Amino acid sequence: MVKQHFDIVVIGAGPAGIECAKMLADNGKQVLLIDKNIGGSYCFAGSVVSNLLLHISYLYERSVNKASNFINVEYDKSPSFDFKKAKKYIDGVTSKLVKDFQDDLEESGVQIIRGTAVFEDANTFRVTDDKQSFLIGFSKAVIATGSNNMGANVPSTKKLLDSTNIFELTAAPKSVIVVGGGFIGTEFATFFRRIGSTVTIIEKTEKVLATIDRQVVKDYEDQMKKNGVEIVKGVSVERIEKVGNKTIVFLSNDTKLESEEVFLSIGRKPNMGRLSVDAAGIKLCEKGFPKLTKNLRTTNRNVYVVGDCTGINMFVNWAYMSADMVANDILERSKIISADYCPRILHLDPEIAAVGLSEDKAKEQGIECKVIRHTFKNFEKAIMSGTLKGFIKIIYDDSTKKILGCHAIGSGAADLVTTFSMMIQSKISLNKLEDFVFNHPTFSGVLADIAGKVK
Ligand SMILES: Cc1cc2nc3c(=O)[nH]c(=O)nc-3n(C[C@H](O)[C@H](O)[C@H](O)COP(=O)(O)OP(=O)(O)OC[C@H]3O[C@@H](n4cnc5c(N)ncnc54)[C@H](O)[C@@H]3O)c2cc1C
Ligand SMILES: NC(=O)c1ccc[n+]([C@@H]2O[C@H](COP(=O)([O-])OP(=O)(O)OC[C@H]3O[C@@H](n4cnc5c(N)ncnc54)[C@H](O)[C@@H]3O)[C@@H](O)[C@H]2O)c1
Repeated sequence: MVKQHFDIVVIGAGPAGIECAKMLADNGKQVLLIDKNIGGSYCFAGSVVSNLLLHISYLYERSVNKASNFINVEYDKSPSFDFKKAKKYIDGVTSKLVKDFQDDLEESGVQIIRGTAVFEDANTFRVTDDKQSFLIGFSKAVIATGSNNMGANVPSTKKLLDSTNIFELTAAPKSVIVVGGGFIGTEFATFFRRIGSTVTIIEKTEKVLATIDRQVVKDYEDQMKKNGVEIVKGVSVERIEKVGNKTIVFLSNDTKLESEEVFLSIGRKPNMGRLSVDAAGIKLCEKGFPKLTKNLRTTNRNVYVVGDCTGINMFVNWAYMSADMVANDILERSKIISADYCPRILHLDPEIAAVGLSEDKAKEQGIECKVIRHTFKNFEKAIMSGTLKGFIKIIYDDSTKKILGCHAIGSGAADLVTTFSMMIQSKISLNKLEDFVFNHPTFSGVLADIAGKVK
């Protein structure tokens, strides 16, 4: 028997589920949110953990290398990275974020059940909490169950590291092999290098960071090489074995490598498998992604999907954008936002950011595009900050001057890309750049120089 019925039931309390639940409750709907914890993998194993590790490893490296010429530092013992202290610091930040989420949900009047849900039928969930299992009915449901890593694709007799178990480490490993040169792989390679590990990235394709412009990636690879990180491309990891104290990584070219630890980051897939979606008439495609309409409705018209588990994009900005789209659709206020507008940022050495198409992708799509590549070399803010390396590349339609993409590497890359992201979304063409005034001295001041290059 159904215990209670709600207008809307949202499954999963990461940023996508929380945003959607809040918006709907703020607009008068009776909303139930179900998850074991508030905050999602976002808080406990995703963006928050990864960006905080990058931040503190940056501070660690700078202090160990006595990075400033203006500070005298003397150590009586050689410094080491302390995982326990790092975890304590990160837990502090996470608790604050979770508390803010909880307060916001309470203020909006969203009801919460701490548990997990699976579909019982097309309008009902079976919910299991600490004590019992019961049925909850819904008029509309939103799946916001996030994603998990594809670890099972690489057989291993050794427990591999990933973003969920990183704090089981007690000290920086001497050597780490990072399997997969995507977003997570390059970020954790940066983290391990900064805390003193010898790092090798193994990437099965011929290019790391598949969606980032080729020239930006080349610059990144050159920099990583200088930093002592080896990147092996065009070979995949087939299996991993623990032999005594060693870990052996077997590669597709019949060679093997050895390291103390292995970090696995070979992609993520939507958390749909354990929801019994069949019972609700929700169809998945071959890769396990839900079949969706452009307003993110599933094959069950009363059930929507938001965030990572759409399989369309796996970024925090997409979690919020997709939640906004779905909440508006449920409120009968159509709002379709293109996922192509999501800017991306990677806090690597150096920083990388991008929005829209790369030059290769634009050409693949048969677009007659032009490219402006502008280096930071003679740029005042870069000279003042001592960060002369880096460039920005703008890809635009030759006939309309419509901006197709912007990819940048170096300090300030994210802020520069944000400007172009706003121009793309507002459909402002590149030749309008000369009408804007920029602050001085800032990294975005470089845009004034770029304006002069538009032909
Ligand atoms: C290591 C790492 C670093 C990242 N760094 C960045 C970054 O720098 N920038 C960026 O934009 N993105 C980053 N991401 C991606 C970002 O974290 C995700 O895009 C974001 O968390 C997705 O939010 P979500 O709400 O869709 O899912 P999640 O945050 O994963 O939340 C999903 C929730 O659903 C719950 N759930 C699952 N199944 C059920 C069920 N049956 N019943 C009830 N609840 C359920 C889970 O417990 C979880 O709490 C990173 C991801 C990883 C793994
Ligand atoms: N800064 C950010 O915005 C950020 C940071 C981290 C994660 N994320 C999100 O999380 C998603 C998942 O990240 P990810 O790095 O796991 O996936 P990814 O798709 O970005 O990269 C996975 C890489 O692993 C490679 N690979 C797959 N199997 C392999 C094998 N057997 N051997 C060697 N290489 C192999 C793939 O070719 C690919 O390059 C990203 O796509 C992104 O959306 C975003």
